Amino acid sequence: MSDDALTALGKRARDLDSDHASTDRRGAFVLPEGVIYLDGNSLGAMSVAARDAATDAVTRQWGQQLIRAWNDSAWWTAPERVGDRIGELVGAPSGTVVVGDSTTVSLFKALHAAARMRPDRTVVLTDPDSFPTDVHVTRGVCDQLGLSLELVPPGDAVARLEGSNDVALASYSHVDYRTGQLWDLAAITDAAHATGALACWDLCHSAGVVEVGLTAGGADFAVGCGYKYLSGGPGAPAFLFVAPQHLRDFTNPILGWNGHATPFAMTPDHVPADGITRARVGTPPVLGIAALEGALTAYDGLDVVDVRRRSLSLTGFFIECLDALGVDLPVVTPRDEARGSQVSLRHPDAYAVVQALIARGVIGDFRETDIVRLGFAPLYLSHEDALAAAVHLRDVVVGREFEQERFRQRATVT
Ligand SMILES: Cc1ncc(COP(=O)(O)O)c(C=O)c1O
Ligand SMILES: Nc1c(O)cccc1C(=O)C[C@H](N)C(=O)O
Repeated sequence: MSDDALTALGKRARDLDSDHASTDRRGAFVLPEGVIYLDGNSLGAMSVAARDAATDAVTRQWGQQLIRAWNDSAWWTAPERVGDRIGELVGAPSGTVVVGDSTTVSLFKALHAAARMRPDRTVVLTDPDSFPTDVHVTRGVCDQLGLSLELVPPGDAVARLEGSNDVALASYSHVDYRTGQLWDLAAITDAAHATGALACWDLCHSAGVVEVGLTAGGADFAVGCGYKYLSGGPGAPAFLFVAPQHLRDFTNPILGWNGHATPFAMTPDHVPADGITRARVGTPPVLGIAALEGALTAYDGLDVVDVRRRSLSLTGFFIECLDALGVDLPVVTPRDEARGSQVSLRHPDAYAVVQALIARGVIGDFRETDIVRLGFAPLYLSHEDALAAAVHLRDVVVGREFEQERFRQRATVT
């Protein structure tokens, strides 16, 4: 590429950054110098507010208020309060979202409760290429309840559902963790409902970056991570959504005292609490919830519609840069708007390519078997970052820098 063409791309990047200035929250985050962080879809970056909220929860609330903090700092009601804030980001009404357990446990609760709402049905559908925990949990629930697990890709789900009468539940990821493909939540949910089935959605890769529209799409249940785009920190609690019409019949498969109507009555019988509180189990991870609550303030004053526009612009511009720079790795992520906030590329030496990028300060990740996965967390990445990352990727590929990394032993966590 000529110097002039690169200069033109640089100008376009600055123009796009100025068009999207209203959604720039870079100043709210702490990122190391010299790093372009393209892994916010695995572990979101730390914000000043998350750090301060965690510090306050430890030093003042725990340190000084001690046990009084359950009331004085509203620890007890934090799962529902923070759930409501996430609900605003994913289009769910107040009182339908709770935070607390991991995504895996939340998914178990949702699927188990949902399957039991369709006792006359025998089949649960999920995507064979889902993030593995989703397949494992779905299989486990089917085994426990005597149901059949059918592995049907999301692209075939509507056809499988049409005219059927055996499906209890369709459980899918909104955005594919590997390819970044965005699936049509409303279309699959509608197809499930048309046959009397329910629909559960994993929003790990869409919450905070896509207009999820749980109510608008008619979703029955949903779960999602707190530590990816929402930037709640490592191991941040997940969230669980139960649509209002299902709250009354929602039977938590883990009957704990936090989901009890009167937990401090200390009675041995289990009376489920009203509303989403019945989806709680045990003592919530207060410090993690505090960090997550702080992190969510990055969305204050923002509309997810605008965040989504910025995300599409960033990923679209990155692909445009790859094309212009002649980086000819196949782009696995849809080029149209049916994508989340990542760009995944194929390379036979994908692991080595990612290591070579990391050596240059561009942090992405590798996914089996041959995927270079680059996440664009819109709140703290710019179009200038996207261009710089594309130039680094070109240099790694054209300069065959990955060859030096080829024999590197794989890290435990990739
Ligand atoms: C789609 C999806 N579901 C679930 C998880 C993880 O669940 P957990 O938070 O329980 O580790 C991930 C990532 O780890 C994911 O990408
Ligand atoms: N949860 C993770 C972890 O504890 C360690 C490393 C990575 C993760 C992830 O979240 C991976 C992520 N779900 C993915 O999409 O690949």
